[in-house]
Amino acid sequence: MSRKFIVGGNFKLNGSNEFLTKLVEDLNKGNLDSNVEIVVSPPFVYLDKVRQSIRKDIAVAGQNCYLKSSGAYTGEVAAEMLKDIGIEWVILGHSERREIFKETDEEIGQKVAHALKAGLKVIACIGEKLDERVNNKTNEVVERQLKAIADSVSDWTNVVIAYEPVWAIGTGKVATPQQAQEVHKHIREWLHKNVSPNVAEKTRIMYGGSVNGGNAATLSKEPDVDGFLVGGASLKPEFVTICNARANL
Ligand SMILES: O=C(CO)COP(=O)(O)O
Repeated sequence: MSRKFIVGGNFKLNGSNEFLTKLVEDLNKGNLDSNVEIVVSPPFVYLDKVRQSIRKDIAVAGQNCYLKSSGAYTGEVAAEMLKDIGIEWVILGHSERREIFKETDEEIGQKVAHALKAGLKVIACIGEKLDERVNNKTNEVVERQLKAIADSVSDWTNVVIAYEPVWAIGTGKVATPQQAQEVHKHIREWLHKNVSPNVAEKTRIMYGGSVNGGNAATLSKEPDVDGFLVGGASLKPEFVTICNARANL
């Protein structure tokens, strides 16, 4: 069975009114492969503006949300609020949330459960750090993170996994197609064994970490690479090239 290719642009803490107006204008004019699902994720304060102005075949994602619906949680945003303003997706468990903001596997699991319950689709991120890879811990780390997510999911329809090796994020050091394929295959096998063959077959696994217009096409040829989660290059015109990595336009 074929899984629909999906490309996400994670803008992280970047952008301004002026910058995002131009970026949206360019994407709206872009010649994008209609067989690819595209999701862009600006910072919270620009979500509504981007949602209102971007073409309707591009979806919009929050970069995070909290595990409660409302209450005394200063500075947080609820999944229900994202839904309320027409946002369809949320990215959860990004390594920057894990490392800088100390989010734990357990908390990420709770966020995934809450976001799905609120009706959002979730891009759930996992990935090992450099020392973990060097010490042959990649599979162990990815399995641990995946288990915390899987324990929170009963229906996988609205879940996409993003494999983002931390050593490849923002470093210019992209995983080789073989390295990406090896871990993606392992993730799929884990899902097969621990969730179900059907979920393993259907769940899309995106790769993230220094994807750019030059390396996307080769990575996209790997059988278990079902898309990309793009950071830096999603702020540049080459994002269109990445979205079209599998297309013959
Ligand atoms: O973290 C990423 C996407 O979520 C990847 O970032 P870069 O593409 O900038 O390496």
